[in-house]
Amino acid sequence: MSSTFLVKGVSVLGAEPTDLLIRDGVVAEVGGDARGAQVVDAAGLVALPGLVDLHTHLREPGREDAETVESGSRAAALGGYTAVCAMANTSPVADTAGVVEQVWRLGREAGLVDVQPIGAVTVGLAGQHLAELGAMATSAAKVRIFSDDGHCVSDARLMRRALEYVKAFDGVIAQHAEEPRLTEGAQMHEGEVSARLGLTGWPAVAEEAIIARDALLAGHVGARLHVCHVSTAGSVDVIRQAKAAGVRVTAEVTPHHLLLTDERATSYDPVFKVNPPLRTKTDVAALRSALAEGLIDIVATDHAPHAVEDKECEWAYARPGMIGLETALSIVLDVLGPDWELIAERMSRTPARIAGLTEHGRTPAPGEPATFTLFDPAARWEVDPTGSASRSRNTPYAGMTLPGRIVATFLRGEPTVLDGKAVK
Ligand SMILES: NC(=O)N[C@@H](CC(=O)O)C(=O)O
Ligand SMILES: [Zn+2]
Ligand SMILES: [Zn+2]
Repeated sequence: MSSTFLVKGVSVLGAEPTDLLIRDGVVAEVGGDARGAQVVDAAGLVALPGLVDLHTHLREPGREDAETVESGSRAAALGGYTAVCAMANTSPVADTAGVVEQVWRLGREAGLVDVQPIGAVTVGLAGQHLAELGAMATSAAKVRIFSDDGHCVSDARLMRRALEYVKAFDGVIAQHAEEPRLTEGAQMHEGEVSARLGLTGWPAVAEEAIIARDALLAGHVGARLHVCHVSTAGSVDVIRQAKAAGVRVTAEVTPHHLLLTDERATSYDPVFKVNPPLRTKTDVAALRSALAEGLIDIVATDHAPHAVEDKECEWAYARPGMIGLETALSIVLDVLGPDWELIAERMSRTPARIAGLTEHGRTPAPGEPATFTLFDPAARWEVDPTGSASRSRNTPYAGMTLPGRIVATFLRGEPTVLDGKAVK
């Protein structure tokens, strides 16, 4: 049934060019029988383990006009991803076994990436009562990551109980760190630019205070904490201290926080409105070096599709968020340079480990699952929002020329992308 592929002349993570024979879902022994194989010319291409996104908004159920599990999966595969973790802020919220199983099943039906649902921490993301974490963990979706993303679990007692609960099955709480009392009415980063524009600011300390509190709680409980979309230099300092103290904390940064600053708000173009907001040059520099060093463990997209009417309006009324699955690897290449080991670590192996996705994050070699992506580092492309596989158009990179392009993606031996195009 399954097809055979011969990937010719590929450089696995920058090593000397070699051939990869793909059969029965795995990479076959070198020199194996390649008769009847479909040849993929991979001269000049780099093979990376399939990327894993720990933070994706797929919008189904509820906002299928903005994205579906299928359209988001297609955007992910085109971006080199083989697995995505779907955030719980859908409608209805993914706070029961029923909803997480629905999302998981839709992911299987689309068959383009592995869709691993994230469960909500609190019922309806309302921050009042713990959701049925155990039922979601033991469901067919086997949820291990829980998050109220979009909202902060701001009640310290609830956060403590959530950490205690997931510790029993080595789960993790992924926190959207935002002290709500410090961000009431916030429109952008609080600083020089917000003062100039007269927009209400979202101060860095609103993020840093929650990360510090949660690190102390996680250390006290002995449970795992993951910090979503870290955006400030001060957060990096807090995470450094927590890690030095032995707290089980991991952290992510988005491509947009690695590249863009709050100066973009001067355009008043709501495509640059996002949570947490774009910060300053100093923050961007601190995030880049923390990522290189490993203090920030991974890159996650926070792909946040929004319908036109929610984005193309006045800044104050626009929803926060940007799409990012198809551009993430190009932005990271631009920011980190062509260090393939580092990119594999931050975009595939470590996110796979945090999410417990053992079939992912493995370098293509004989005996390993054929779950990888082929990337052309020499290509350049112009971002065209209308060319996106996402149902939404809110990319902050429209018109920019980016380095590097995904040529093919394989999931367990089957191509999801070939010649830069989704196969279904
Ligand atoms: N990042 C955003 O600005 N928006 C996200 C929610 C979130 O990640 O906090 C969304 O769901 O649209
Ligand atoms: Zn968030
Ligand atoms: Zn998010």
